[in-house]
This record gives sequence, C-alpha cells and structure tokens, in this order.
Amino acid sequence: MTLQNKRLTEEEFLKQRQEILTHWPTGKDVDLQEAVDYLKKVPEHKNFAAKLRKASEEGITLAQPRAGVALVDEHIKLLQYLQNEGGADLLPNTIDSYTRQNRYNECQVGIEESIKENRSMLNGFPVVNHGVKNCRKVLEAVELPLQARHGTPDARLLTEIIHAGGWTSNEGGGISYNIPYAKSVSLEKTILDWQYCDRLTGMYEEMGVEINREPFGPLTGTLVPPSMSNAVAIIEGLLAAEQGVKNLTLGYGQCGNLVQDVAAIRTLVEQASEYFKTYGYDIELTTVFHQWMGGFPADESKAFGVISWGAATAALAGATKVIVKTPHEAMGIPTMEANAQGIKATKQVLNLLKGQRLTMSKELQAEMQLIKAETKCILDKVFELGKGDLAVGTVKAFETGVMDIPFAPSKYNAGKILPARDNNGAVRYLEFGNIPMSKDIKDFNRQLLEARAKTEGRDVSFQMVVDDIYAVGKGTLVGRPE
Ligand SMILES: CC[C@H]1O[C@@H](n2cnc3c(N)ncnc32)[C@H](O)[C@@H]1O
Repeated sequence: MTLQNKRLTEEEFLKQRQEILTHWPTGKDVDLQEAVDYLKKVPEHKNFAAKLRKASEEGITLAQPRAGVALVDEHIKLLQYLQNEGGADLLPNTIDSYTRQNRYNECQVGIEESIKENRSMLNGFPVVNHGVKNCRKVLEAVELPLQARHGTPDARLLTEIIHAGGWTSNEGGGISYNIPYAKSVSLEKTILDWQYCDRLTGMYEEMGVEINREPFGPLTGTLVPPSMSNAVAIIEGLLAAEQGVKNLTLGYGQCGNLVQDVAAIRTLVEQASEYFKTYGYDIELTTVFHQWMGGFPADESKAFGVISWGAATAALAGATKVIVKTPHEAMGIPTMEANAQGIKATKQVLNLLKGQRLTMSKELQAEMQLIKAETKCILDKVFELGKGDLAVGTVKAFETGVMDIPFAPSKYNAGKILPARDNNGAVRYLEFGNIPMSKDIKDFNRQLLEARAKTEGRDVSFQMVVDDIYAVGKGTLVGRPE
C-alpha cells in the first residue's frame, strides 16, 4: 500500500482484513453484519457519539476516567464502581501494554497469572485476548457508553474486536499513538494502519451505526505547546474524515495557564472546523480536555488540587469531555476507590461551574490569535511538503522536524523542539528546531521567555525546562529557581 490521504477501496480494506483477523484466534468471531445488527440494538444511552452530542447541545462537560484490569469479572466490577460510586458520565476500557504492542501471547500469560495470583498482573484490559463476547459482557453489565483507550500503533485487530463488541468509541491515531508511544515503529506504517481503523469506522457509519473517534490529544503530555498538539489533532481529524469518520472528538492536554488552555480548546474547534469545511467533510465535532498529564504531587490532597484545577479549566473552556486523573497518579495504577475519588472531585467542580465560561478578553483573544497563527505555520508547511497530500506531508514533516513533539521516544521524531513556561505559566517555544514559525512569532515567544528570565534573575536556558518539568509535582506551575 502506498501512503496517500485517500479513502481505502473496499478491495484494499478487505485484503488487509482477511489477514488481520487471523492475528489472534478471537479475530474469527468478528462478523461485520452480525456486529452491525448487535450495535443497532445497543440502546441510545450507551452510544458514545449520542451521549457526546447530547452533552454538546446541553453545554455540559462530561467526566470520564481511565480504568482497566486483566480479568473480565474484575474489570466489570471496577467499571460498575466508577459508574455507581464515582458518578462517571462515560466509561473507558484502558488496554494493557502488551496488547498495545500486539504481544497477545504475553497477554495470555498475564491473564493466567492474574487468575493464579487473584490480582491484576496486567496494566489494563487485554481486549484482543478476551474477544467480542467478553466485550459485550462488559457493555451489558454497565449503563454507560464504552470506549477503548490505549496507545496502539497497529490497532487494526483491536478496533475490529471492540466495535463488534458494542464499544462505540476508539481513541488513537497514526501520529498520536506512535510518536509518544513507540520507539521504532515507522510513522508511515501507523498512518496506514490507522487509515484501516478509520475506514472500518466509516463503514459502520455507512451501515447506520454511529462510532466516535478520538485522536490522542496530549501526546507526550510534557509541556507540549498548544499549536503543536492542535496541529496533530487537526491532521488526525482530517485523515479520519477522509476514511468516512463522521463523529470526532479532538483533544488537548492541560498545560496549566487558564487563558492559554481555554484559548487552545476554543482555537482547536475554530481551526478544525475551518479545515473540515475547506476539505468538504461534514463532521460532528466535540472536544476533550485531559487533566494535567505531567508529573503529579505524591500528596493526595495536593493531587486533588491539580485534579480540580483541570476540572475547572475544562468547564470554563466549554470542553465536551474531561479525562479525569486520580490522587494515585504519582504512584501508578489507582485503586478503584482512588479512581472514584478523582471523578467525584471533578464532578463537584463541573457542577459548581455549570453554565460558566471564561469570558472573552483581550488576553484570551491574543492567545487564540497566536495559537491559530502558529498552528497555521505548521499545517501550511505540512501540505507543502506533501505537495497537497496530508499523509505524505505528515511523514515528511516529522522527517524534517517541521513537526516535532517534545520528549517523544520515537526515533522518527527530531526532538529539537524545547518548550518552557513564560512568567504566567503559559507554555512557549524555547527552541524551535526546524519548526517553520514566522519571525514575529519566534521573536514573541523569545520575548516572553526573556521577561521570565528577567524576573528570575537568570538567563533563558534549558534549566527552565527542567524546572518546569518538576514544578507541578513540587507544588507550583512555573519552575522558579530555588
Ligand atoms: C495516559 C496515561 C494515564 O493513564 C493512566 N492509566 C494507565 N493505565 C491505567 C489503568 N489501568 N487504570 C487507570 N489509569 C490508568 C495513568 O495513570 C496516566 O494518568
């Protein structure tokens, strides 16, 4: 398959499908028509796209945790607890790391060990090994829509199984589930593989089943400048739309400065809508705001402060959905109770702020214009590199460092970009690498960092980046010198 941003033909799709469904025995239980018939019987209140639409119309922000354990019955108990005790509005199925690397044999070992040890020996739900019937068992045990949340470069079999299993949303994308999640998986391969996943979604839509797609907004979750993360989100949205996806949630990871975060969400909606219109895609667009994805304070009370700030920002931005963190974030996988506490704290704030929005101001306007201009610089270059083909342009953009994600493990990422916070905690570009920003944008970013340097009595330097990475965990937003 040559890479191009063009809808897969049925022949190209079915040829891949035949092979993909043999990658694990559970693939043989996937039958597209039977799956459509099952999905059409899923009640509306358990359809992810429908619930997002309702929230968007009502102007409310939904709360969704992350959660996943090795065994089906324990996973069901966990999700029921997060639904009933936590008050979650949407439910996740966080998938384990072996599944994300297509290492299903090791999942099998993890499942057996979990049974033996009577505790989860995997860091998520091994959905491919559990298969369609168990996905349906999970769906039928809860009263909320289900989504797969993972980090899978090749998610073709996973996507086939989750949707046949009645789950009506899938997170991920060819960039966002490669660059932050893999070291040596080619970007061309993951874009091709995610075109398959999006084409399958498009086929369900054409057969009358609504399926939501959610590119992974936060990327490395470490000081990613809003314009870089918005550029990735818009590209993955456009690539998905070309394959027939209709219902998209574009996302963004909280940086911490209120005006910048609200500007990022508002600009994401505006700019993505402009591109969908330009390229003739009729998309139902919603947004997801991820509570702080960087280092967390170990102290649980302080962690609740970070969680609540993320909830407040999501509400004031008017995001359709907020992804919830837990007071165990600094430790690792949360207990069921801690996970529920994160949701309850979040919903308390969402309810207190219901109907409130950050009003327009000259600062907010200026930040939106800056993010829009920076994002346009990046996307214009991507289209130019691809000679109009977005998929080809994206691969070339990463090869040349035009697109560059801070602190990404992938060897296909240039890693020349360096972000740091300005004096108000907004994330700025300290080093641009080969990112093609205009001179006035570069000067403006520099100016803001110089202002911080002056306040702190030190030079703009890499030390600022290091200080900012540890700051939130140590209790501040900006990493001031000690
Ligand atoms: C994207 C990274 C986030 O996913 C969270 N996470 C990963 N696996 C699980 C899991 N199995 N249960 C709950 N939270 C999880 C992790 O704590 C981090 O906040």
